[in-house]
Amino acid sequence: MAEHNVCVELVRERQKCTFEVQELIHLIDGGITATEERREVENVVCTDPRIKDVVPEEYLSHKERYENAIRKNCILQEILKKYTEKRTWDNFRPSNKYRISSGVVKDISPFMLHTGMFIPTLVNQSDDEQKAKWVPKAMSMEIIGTYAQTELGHGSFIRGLETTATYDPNTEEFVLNTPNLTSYKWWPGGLAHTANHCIVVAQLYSKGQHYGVHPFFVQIRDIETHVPLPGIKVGEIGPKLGFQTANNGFLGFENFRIPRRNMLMKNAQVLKDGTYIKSKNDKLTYGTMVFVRVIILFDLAFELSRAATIAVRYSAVRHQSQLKANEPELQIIDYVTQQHKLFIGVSTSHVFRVVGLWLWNTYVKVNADIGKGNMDQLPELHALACCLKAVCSRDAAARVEEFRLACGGHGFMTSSNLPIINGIVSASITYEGEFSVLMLQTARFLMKAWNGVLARKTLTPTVSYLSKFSNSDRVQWANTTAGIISGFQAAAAGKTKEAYAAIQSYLKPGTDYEDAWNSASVQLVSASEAHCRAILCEISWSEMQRLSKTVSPNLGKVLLELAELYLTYWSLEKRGDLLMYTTISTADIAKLQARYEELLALIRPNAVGIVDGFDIRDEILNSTLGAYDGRVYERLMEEAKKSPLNAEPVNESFHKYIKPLMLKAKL
Ligand SMILES: CCCCC/C=C/C(=O)SCCNC(=O)CCNC(=O)[C@H](O)C(C)(C)COP(=O)(O)OP(=O)(O)OC[C@H]1O[C@@H](n2cnc3c(N)ncnc32)[C@H](O)[C@@H]1OP(=O)(O)O
Ligand SMILES: Cc1cc2nc3c(=O)[nH]c(=O)nc-3n(C[C@H](O)[C@H](O)[C@H](O)COP(=O)(O)OP(=O)(O)OC[C@H]3O[C@@H](n4cnc5c(N)ncnc54)[C@H](O)[C@@H]3O)c2cc1C
Repeated sequence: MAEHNVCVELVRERQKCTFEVQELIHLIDGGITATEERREVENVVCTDPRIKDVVPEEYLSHKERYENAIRKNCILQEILKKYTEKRTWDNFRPSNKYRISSGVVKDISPFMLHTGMFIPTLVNQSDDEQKAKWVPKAMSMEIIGTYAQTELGHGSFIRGLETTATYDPNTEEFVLNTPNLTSYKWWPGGLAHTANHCIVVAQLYSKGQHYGVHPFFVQIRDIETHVPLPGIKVGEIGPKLGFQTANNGFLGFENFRIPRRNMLMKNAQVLKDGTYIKSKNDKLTYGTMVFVRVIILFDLAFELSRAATIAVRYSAVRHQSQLKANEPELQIIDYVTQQHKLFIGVSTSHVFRVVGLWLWNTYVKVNADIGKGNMDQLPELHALACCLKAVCSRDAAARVEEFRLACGGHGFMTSSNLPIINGIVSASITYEGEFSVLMLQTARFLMKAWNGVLARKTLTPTVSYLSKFSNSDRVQWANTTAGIISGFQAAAAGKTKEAYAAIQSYLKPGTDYEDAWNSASVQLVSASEAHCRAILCEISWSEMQRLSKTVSPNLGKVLLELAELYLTYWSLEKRGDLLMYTTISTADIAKLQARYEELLALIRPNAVGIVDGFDIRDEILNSTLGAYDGRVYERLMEEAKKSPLNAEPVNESFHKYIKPLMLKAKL
């Protein structure tokens, strides 16, 4: 990027940096070629004049904003398609597709569910013949789809969904119905006016028997006219806290018929005569959710890196208050409280990325085994994906909010982009499995694992540490990274044991296990969180250590500082747990605090270099506060001038309302 016009603060910060920013960029991308390919596509998309907004999207009406998002995302799809045809896009990761769409519209793409869930469900849940028929059409966008599972009355409890798919052997069709108001599909992205197809998750009935929820491939609009097909009621659900351009919709069916072969039949099948062939495992129907929960970690890492880039650059540019009399006002990044707000978010982005890659590799391996008929590791994968998705989305939302607060008043401006990123990240705590619901899924796994501990069984890899801490003794504390990881494992084991004991204590004669579970559920969620934190600490530390050995010593040192900051920050946050479950002393905590402050000081000179290492173009940052050149004040003023209210010096409401009010006051 050109250095001219860059504000003096950022020039100085970049001169201070002790490592090669390009090396960090390549590490994050996964190699030089991957960086080059990503940059090439980003350059084509972001410099396309059709992508640039004359009026910022937040000033558009709800309808115009959607139409603009569709127009620009169609251009994006055209460009991406051209690149796909030109070469094999193995290096252009799905996370890059999410990233680039942020350079097209500030909010969410109406096609997000097409790429994020419709195609993955077709790929993973159709049989070979169905795949050959549907996947190429979906990939080329000849058909556009979404994933319609949630209903007005049910989201978390999938078994409670009410939409029915009843098999009619006479015509070899399923008849779809929405029996009640609460059975309307509600929320699917792109469903309202974008998609012409969707995956519908519905209760299957055949030969008078109920077989539970199954996925169906359903066309909802005419391909030529886009008019909803007879028997389909579809529309938009209205404005939300965020996701304004996601085009979330509702959908109802009235005796709507689809061919038998439109049931996705990789796992379960309905034969022509209505005979039902059971899946090897019922939970394979939930496979797309596991996939998306895994992928979400990459999206969260990216959103955190965007917010971090904005807040760190702004903090280097912004001066406020004097630390010492007669000295210039300080760059706010030099206040240690500011570093405390910023650097944990920067480090968390790296932690999510490396843990995300580890989780992805686990997913690929388990999925390959499932393909060979071995389901043994599915429960562990499900438990991992649930707690990591839940904890990481909560943490990401907290960090983005902290970044916004770190930018003071200007962080509250939509033009900073922090409020929009905030809305996007907050949504992820709810969608794809609400926080507590997913945490309790992991708790089920932990309770089974604790049963295993008591029965002296060999546990699966990610919970095997529980056996080490099964007695009541507090674990010996050591002020080292290994000691911290062991401390988190001890806390997780202690909480798992207590939650298990709490269930037992609630299990008085006449009490059902489910009621005892509900009574103990606050402790169960706490155990899940501790387990997840132990995983985040252990995996991120080992991965960052491994990566640090693959790069130059200067960059390696920075990676380790970031990873250690994460461990130290959370040790201090969770000092209460560590005091309960380890022999940590107040003197040890004081040492941790001192090390934490030392790490803030070590990271400080490289802070701008580290966020430059995320390599996020200005068009993708979309922020008055975070641009590469740091021209914050010029940009704030330029953007303010775009307000439609500034188009005329006197607004007509003055003559209509204010003036009469003033005149009346005079009388
Ligand atoms: C690209 C990004 C797009 C983002 C846009 C957003 C899209 C969406 O939000 S789509 C809709 C997503 N919806 C959800 O995520 C709903 C959340 N609810 C569930 O996943 C489930 O209903 C449940 C897991 C909360 C409960 O399912 P249920 O069938 O009631 O299961 P039980 O609690 O009775 O548990 C039975 C048994 O099954 C195991 N299990 C549950 N889910 C899975 C799974 N996905 N994979 C593997 N195994 C699973 C569960 O652990 C239980 O095991 P046992 O303890 O051994 O009995
Ligand atoms: C922005 C956005 C996009 C979405 N996109 C899609 C989409 O494309 N397709 C789609 O199908 N869906 C989509 N959804 C729906 C989403 O998956 C659901 O909102 C989510 O699964 C939660 O379900 P719910 O809204 O019914 O909440 P509820 O299940 O009603 O939960 C409400 C509260 O009850 C608590 N609760 C519920 N069950 C339990 C339990 N068993 N134990 C303890 N507490 C419980 C929860 O913790 C929560 O606090 C989207 C949602 C949002 C916000």
